[in-house]
Amino acid sequence: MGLGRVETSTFMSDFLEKCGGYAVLDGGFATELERHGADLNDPLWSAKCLISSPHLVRRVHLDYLDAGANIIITASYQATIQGFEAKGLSREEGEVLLRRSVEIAREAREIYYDRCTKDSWDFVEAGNISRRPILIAASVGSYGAYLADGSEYSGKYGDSVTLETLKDFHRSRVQILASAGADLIAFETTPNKLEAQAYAELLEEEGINIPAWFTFTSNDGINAASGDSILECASIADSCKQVVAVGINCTPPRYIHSLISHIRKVSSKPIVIYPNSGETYDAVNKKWVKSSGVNDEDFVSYLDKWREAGASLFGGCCRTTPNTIRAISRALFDKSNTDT
Ligand SMILES: C[S+](C)CC[C@H](N)C(=O)O
Ligand SMILES: N[C@@H](CCS)C(=O)O
Ligand SMILES: [Zn+2]
Repeated sequence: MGLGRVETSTFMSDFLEKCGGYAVLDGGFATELERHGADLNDPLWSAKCLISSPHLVRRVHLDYLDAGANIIITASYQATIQGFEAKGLSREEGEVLLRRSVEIAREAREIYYDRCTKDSWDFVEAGNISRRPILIAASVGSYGAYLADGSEYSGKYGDSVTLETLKDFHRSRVQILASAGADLIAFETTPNKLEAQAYAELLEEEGINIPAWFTFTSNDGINAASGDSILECASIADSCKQVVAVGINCTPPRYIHSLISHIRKVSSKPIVIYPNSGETYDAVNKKWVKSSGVNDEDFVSYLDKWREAGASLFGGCCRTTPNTIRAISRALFDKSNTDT
């Protein structure tokens, strides 16, 4: 935002304090786009809507703000210059779309704040208007997301993909998103430690002046999706001074408690978790297979255990909805009231 380097050491603790100790993230972004009628059977997946239906992108952000989110994540998960070029767009057009993903989220935040000011009420505290703190996190999906074959859940990129490949792949998108007005970068659905190392080095080499979080996927509650130890993955995040939170996303709720406990062993940074519903992704048909998913009530029933294990930022990933986020928000809000 041209305001110079953000003070990362206190960024997240200050934000969490303003939120009342815990923060609520949004839920499945693509899931909610589909609920509004978007067809995401495309190599760009949800990023397709940046081209075809930006109004829906804004609408989904607003749905999650209405549900109580303190952090909304941009539609750039599968938006890459390389992916846009494969669709026939120019590099410049790709850059515009990446920036637009942040602008749309910022517009949604402004609309939400304007509405709240007009309706005022839950924002009036002791005679002062206090606005719910809201951050915009710019999504950077993993290389596996760009491959569009579900390999963000396997992390097996093959021997030809090196640290340098990954750094080169992510470099321009990270630079563009960091200068587009986001508050932080969400490096999400990361399946292996090589990619975490690439992110850490990029943040440093490019002098990225906004903070970041790294979240990993897992298929077993002990390791990242690739089989790399979650301890090693979280240690890489912990060593990077621009990382203000580390955690897990798009992973079944049943694995989350164990993963939080492992992460806590190697990092004292805030832990962020936004699990999926527990269903399985069919990457060939680009559809979720309804099998072992949990409903919103079950999802929220895990919250206490996740808080006890040490997490402080909570949301949902694929197949969770504004109802999930509303339930999380209520559960945290009621809890923090009874705790004090
Ligand atoms: C987080 S997954 C469900 C995203 C979609 C995947 N990268 C694909 O293109 O099939
Ligand atoms: N922010 C992305 C993550 C997909 S795993 C989404 O919610 O669609
Ligand atoms: Zn997901």
